Amino acid sequence: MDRVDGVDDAFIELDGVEKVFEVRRKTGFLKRERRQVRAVDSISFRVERGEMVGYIGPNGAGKSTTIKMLTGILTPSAGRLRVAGIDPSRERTRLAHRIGVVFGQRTTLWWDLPLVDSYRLMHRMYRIPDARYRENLDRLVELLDLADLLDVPVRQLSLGQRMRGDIAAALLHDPEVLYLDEPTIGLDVVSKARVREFLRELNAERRTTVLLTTHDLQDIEQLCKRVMVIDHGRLMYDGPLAGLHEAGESERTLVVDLERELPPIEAPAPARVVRVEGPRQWLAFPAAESAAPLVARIAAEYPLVDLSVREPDIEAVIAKMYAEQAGRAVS
Ligand SMILES: Nc1ncnc2c1ncn2[C@@H]1O[C@H](COP(=O)(O)OP(=O)(O)OP(=O)(O)O)[C@@H](O)[C@H]1O
Repeated sequence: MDRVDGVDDAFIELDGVEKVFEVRRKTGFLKRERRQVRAVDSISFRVERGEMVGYIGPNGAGKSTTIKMLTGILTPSAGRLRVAGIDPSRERTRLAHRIGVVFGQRTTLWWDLPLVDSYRLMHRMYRIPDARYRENLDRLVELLDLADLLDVPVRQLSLGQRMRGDIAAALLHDPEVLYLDEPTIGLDVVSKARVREFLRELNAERRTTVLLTTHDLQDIEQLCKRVMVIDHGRLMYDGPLAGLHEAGESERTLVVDLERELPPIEAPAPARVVRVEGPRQWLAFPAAESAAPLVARIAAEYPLVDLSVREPDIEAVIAKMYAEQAGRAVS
């Protein structure tokens, strides 16, 4: 049953969604082999209105294919998919008025025209009422700091400026959901911070639902409470960012400064010394366990000067998850 808009808060719903591509490969002179690529393999999830969710995975995992199905560009081979109660591939045009899409690697702006002309064209294309268009444009120009760029042809904009221009273009028609595919790719630190800050404000003020695909895990750490990890077309993890550490069975590090150089500290397993540099030693221990007993023991048995605990970095956790998944796939 389709949900009535506004009654249920599930904004994006996927139920056993699959996408299989038929590919033909040349295997010899006049010989072709047909092969099926299962780009998305029975994926189910729900995203509530106003959520900001990270959708991550290695190259070729199926992220873009999912986004293309959510916009209606591709039709699922099986399963059920709804965005705002609409079946995207059946009613792509109707849905287009309710979604915004930004592809970091491509622009939707007209290359040779001044930025503002692209916006004027979108005003017409989306039939945005004049007052709403002006109000939205003013707000986006202010928030994304575009005032000095409006008359500049898009081809002359820097990557960061162009990205801000693209984000404004995707939001002029007030979409309820925004799909972002690598929005910070190639941007410098300042531009990244600006884009992230804007997305945070947009989500807080307008309750815009955001699905964010990125290889930059700092985007996820700074913006998303929830993250979904996809690999080989399958959903491997769906939950809070913090939970990824447990799923990846990651480790924290205890950095210990001793009074002098000593042999590696004898720590109770599974804690162990992973590095020694002069009087400083690094011990790895499971992230899910408290550091207190280990700290107490070292303090009692060794001449301790200082210590600190380092959280696992998310890159390491995810790299480990992918590696484990790949290991299972071959075994
Ligand atoms: N039109 C297509 N025809 C055939 N195979 C395709 C097509 N589009 C994607 N694929 C295949 O489907 C799989 C998933 O691709 P997809 O582009 O969704 O991955 P991705 O997670 O977005 O990767 P990336 O991070 O590299 O963009 C890959 O094996 C890819 O080669």
